[in-house]
Amino acid sequence: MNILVTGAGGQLGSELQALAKTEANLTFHFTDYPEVDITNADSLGELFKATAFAYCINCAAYTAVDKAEEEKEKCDAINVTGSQNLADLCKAHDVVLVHISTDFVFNGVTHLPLQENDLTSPLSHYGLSKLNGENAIRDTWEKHFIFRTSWLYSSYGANFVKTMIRLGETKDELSIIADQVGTPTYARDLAEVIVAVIKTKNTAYGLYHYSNEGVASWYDFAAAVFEYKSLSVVAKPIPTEEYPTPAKRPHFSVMDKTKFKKTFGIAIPHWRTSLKKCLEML
Ligand SMILES: NC(=O)C1=CN([C@@H]2O[C@H](COP(=O)(O)OP(=O)(O)OC[C@H]3O[C@@H](n4cnc5c(N)ncnc54)[C@H](OP(=O)(O)O)[C@@H]3O)[C@@H](O)[C@H]2O)C=CC1
Ligand SMILES: Cc1cn([C@H]2C[C@H](O)[C@@H](COP(=O)(O)OP(=O)(O)O[C@H]3O[C@@H](C)C(=O)[C@@H](O)[C@H]3O)O2)c(=O)[nH]c1=O
Repeated sequence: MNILVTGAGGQLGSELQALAKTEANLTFHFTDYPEVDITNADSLGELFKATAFAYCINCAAYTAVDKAEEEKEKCDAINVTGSQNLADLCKAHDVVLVHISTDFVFNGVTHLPLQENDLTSPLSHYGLSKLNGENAIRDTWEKHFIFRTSWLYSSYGANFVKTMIRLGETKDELSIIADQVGTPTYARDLAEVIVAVIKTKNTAYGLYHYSNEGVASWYDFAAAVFEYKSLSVVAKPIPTEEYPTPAKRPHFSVMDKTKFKKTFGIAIPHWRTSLKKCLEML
């Protein structure tokens, strides 16, 4: 079974590449920018013509949340037009599209875990572009899985965990926002979910919330990294106002994963368990 992976050099794509080594029955075609650019419909079209893919896993995205506020066109080209291009080609060639979205589609004013059909109202341009990307796929091609996930980290690429380790090794004290609450997710766990769904040829297409289990603030997350890495840096909890950023982020974006668990029957690890696993890989 041929599987196209776009944006394969990012965190999630790299985890899929690592997993692929143990999946002899799946033929992955890993691609990344600039060789395969999801904003270029013509060259993508050639790729889809050359190989009969059963699945396309779109790991390509614009993920620089703050920079997106000033690079709106670039962000939209990748997160909206790129998603539309893939949906069009998947429809034309009958390919199942697996796409990833974000907790940042929500504004975070609630304190109840967010369900798939809860109202979306992004606070940032990145969040808006990801929502528009979801809608483009949903409106174009029925055979899709969209997994909304949150706070991804991995031993590959750049992420909050690696930033905390780097800063924690050089600073005595770090101020970390404690009033933004969500759930960290190990990209390896999400990669395993995607492979499991593909291997079982599951056809329960649609939108699913998937993160690790549990709840954390960025402060809790950083404090856990410092504890597990035995770093002596002091984490100081601060309110959002004391760490101004160009993009607004939701105060609460914990997602309800009931639909995912009922549909796929896949157990979800707690974020602390997965964080320890990832730190062992680093
Ligand atoms: N990171 C996070 O915390 C979260 C991420 N998500 C979503 O999960 C998915 C995977 O995220 P993650 O692995 O962290 O993302 P990364 O930013 O690590 O990787 C994105 C990849 O896409 C590539 N890319 C950028 N532009 C294009 C393009 N035009 N054509 C093809 N590839 C391109 C990047 O290449 P290059 O490096 O050269 O730009 C990079 O390899 C994304 O959809 C993201 O929105 C959801 C929630 C949380
Ligand atoms: C570095 C640093 C960050 N922070 C805060 C800022 C921010 O609110 C929070 C996380 O910062 P980051 O910029 O690392 O992470 P951020 O880019 O906001 O992470 C988001 O990325 C996108 C792609 C998603 O889809 C989201 O799910 C989420 O993972 O931590 C501190 O409070 N202190 C610090 O020293």
